[in-house]
Amino acid sequence: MHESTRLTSDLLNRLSANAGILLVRTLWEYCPEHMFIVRVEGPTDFVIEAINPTRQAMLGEQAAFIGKRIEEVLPAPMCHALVANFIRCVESGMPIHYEESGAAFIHEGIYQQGRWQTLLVPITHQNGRITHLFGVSRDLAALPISSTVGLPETRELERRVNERTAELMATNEKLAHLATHDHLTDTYNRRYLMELAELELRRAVRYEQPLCLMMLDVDHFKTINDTEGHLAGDEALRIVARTLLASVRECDLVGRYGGDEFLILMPETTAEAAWEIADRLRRTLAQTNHLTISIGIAGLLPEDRFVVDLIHRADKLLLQAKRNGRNRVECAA
Ligand SMILES: Nc1nc2c(ncn2[C@@H]2O[C@H](COP(=O)(O)OP(=O)(O)OP(=O)(O)O)[C@@H](O)[C@H]2O)c(=O)[nH]1
Repeated sequence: MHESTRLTSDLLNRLSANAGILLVRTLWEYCPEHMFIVRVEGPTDFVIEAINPTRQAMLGEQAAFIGKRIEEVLPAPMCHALVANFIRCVESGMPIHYEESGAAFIHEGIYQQGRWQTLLVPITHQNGRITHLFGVSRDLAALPISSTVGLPETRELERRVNERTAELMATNEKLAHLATHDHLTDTYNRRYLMELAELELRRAVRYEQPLCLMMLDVDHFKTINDTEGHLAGDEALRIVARTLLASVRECDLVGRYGGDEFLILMPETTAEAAWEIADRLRRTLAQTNHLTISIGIAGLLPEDRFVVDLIHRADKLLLQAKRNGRNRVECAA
């Protein structure tokens, strides 16, 4: 295998579930190519399940396509060619490439001539059955026409389009960051943390791996606000967040749960290991910033179904740490 291909696949293999999901989501949201997912209902039966924003922008109303069979949305000749490719992909069980041309549906019976180059990848369920096909289509009509490529006005237009695209992507990235992060501490916000945590929990249950949830709260934080002011309180929260982010692994999820409370979800971590990490965190903050924290740690139990199950136990243990004098860690496997 080519060295760079091997390195890339190693890197992809090492991605945690949340990093992998983020990567796929980012590609799905921002990739300028057309993407779609088709559900395999039978040997010749295919239903459109999802269309990415680039394709939505071309097709107009997304809702009109989702849940429809291919033959309901495409004119007959194009539909037959497409379904033949879907069948070829399912039968071979391998990614395939194909080119297609024909009328592309615009809206209400209006079609426009189009030409596409598509990569189709089968998605296999754990039981070995191909349940979906994932397609990435390049609109060949949208590629620069070779005879105009060298013209100065074409180059200027291309430069402006690229500049605008880069600006839009940067804005989208900022918006995505704002929607998923806490504005004060730049850790994950509660909603996004819970979303990622549910995925990690399902992964841990499926692969029977340990998982720990740490809930921590700054001791006497109200006094910092009352004696030094709210800005000093804000800065203390930022210090705690920076220390947490610097102390945990890349695959750990750090988020602000609310006020002066933070959560850390630690995949593939036993309660003993989590206790060590928590106690090191506690000592680091106390020594370097004179801030003390109390921590409750809950380990995954076989009966746990949702992240709140772990949160309830970690919260109780945090309360216990406060009652037992603060600046300490309480843990349950
Ligand atoms: N500066 C600042 N304060 C906040 C923020 N969010 C919540 N708080 C304050 O954080 C304090 C939380 O206090 P508690 O955790 O209830 O109590 P505590 O003083 O930390 O006492 P113990 O937790 O029992 O040790 C409250 O006074 C809130 O007003 C914030 O974003 N910035």
